[in-house]
Amino acid sequence: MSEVLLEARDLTKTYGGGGLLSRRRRARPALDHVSVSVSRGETLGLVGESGCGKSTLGRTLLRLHEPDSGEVFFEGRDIIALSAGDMRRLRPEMQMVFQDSYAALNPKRRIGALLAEPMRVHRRRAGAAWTPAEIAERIDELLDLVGLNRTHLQRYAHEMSGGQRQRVNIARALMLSPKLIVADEPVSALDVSIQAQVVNLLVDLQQRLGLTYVFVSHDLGVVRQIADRVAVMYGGVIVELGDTDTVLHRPAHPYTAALLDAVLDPHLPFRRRASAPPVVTGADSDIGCRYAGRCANVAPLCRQRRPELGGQDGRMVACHFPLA
Ligand SMILES: Nc1ncnc2c1ncn2[C@@H]1O[C@H](COP(=O)(O)OP(=O)(O)OP(=O)(O)O)[C@@H](O)[C@H]1O
Repeated sequence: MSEVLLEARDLTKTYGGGGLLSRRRRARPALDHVSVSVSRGETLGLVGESGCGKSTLGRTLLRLHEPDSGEVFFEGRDIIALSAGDMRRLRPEMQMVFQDSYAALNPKRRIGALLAEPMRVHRRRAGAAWTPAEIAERIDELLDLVGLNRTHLQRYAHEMSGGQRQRVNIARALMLSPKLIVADEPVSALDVSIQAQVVNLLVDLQQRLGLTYVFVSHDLGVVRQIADRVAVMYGGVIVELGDTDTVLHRPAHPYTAALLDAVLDPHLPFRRRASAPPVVTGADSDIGCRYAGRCANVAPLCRQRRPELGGQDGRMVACHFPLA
């Protein structure tokens, strides 16, 4: 049985506050009682159409967003309950890589300075004794690991390609030897040929460094390549969870099946089809299954009672009438 590194329990997040005002206005939570765990060394893919809550979950797992309620255990400690100081000390262990490689890098600083920054900032905060030589050595190591060379250190972000910038972002995220990386659409903004290189790099880094990934993506093709397990999200909840091959070859939730049907051409990025899902028969339900209004298999029970995520052997589905 593999060891759990990260476990989220019953996370709820409503933007604009989960308080009285938003309840009166019936603000829909971006996360609605989400529970999920990630084992050490595995990659969990988070998929679903735009607005389903993938990024919110990814950020809340790192406590970059505060949940309204719920817990996130990292190596057994609930990070939501940590003081700001304890959270800062833990921060190096859990890092994020964003979609927009350019926005994540200060355009006025050279790549060398940007790579040194995480170690310098951490040294200031923690009083750890890293000398400039140690920082330079670590930068050298990271350049080798991500496939960049010394000449890149003198450049600015705008002098690099999107793929090179994303390699810089990955190197920055790795400077302090994290255990967990949440990657939010890390290859979505890149050309398809470069996407494959960066995905291969992430896989290679995972094997060498024993990293654990939460990988957020619209693109089922990319998720198929990298994820051991996949969580399918719809309307702020996980509707299906299981190992990637099983979920993508034998979907149990009608929404997962619809997502897969939408990707008719394996070369077509999923996000271009996600805004036009194949089954749309009504609005999301507030009482029963959220997907009832769009589901081809809807039955009266689906409009009366919300299905819980449940199952066996790690295969979970939130549907009264699963397909598999
Ligand atoms: N900062 C914010 N303020 C208010 N609402 C937000 C904010 N961020 C996200 N939301 C809302 O929360 C819901 C979930 O958004 P989230 O970005 O987590 O979804 P997503 O699946 O990652 O979508 P995308 O792929 O488009 O980023 C959406 O309804 C979105 O409009």
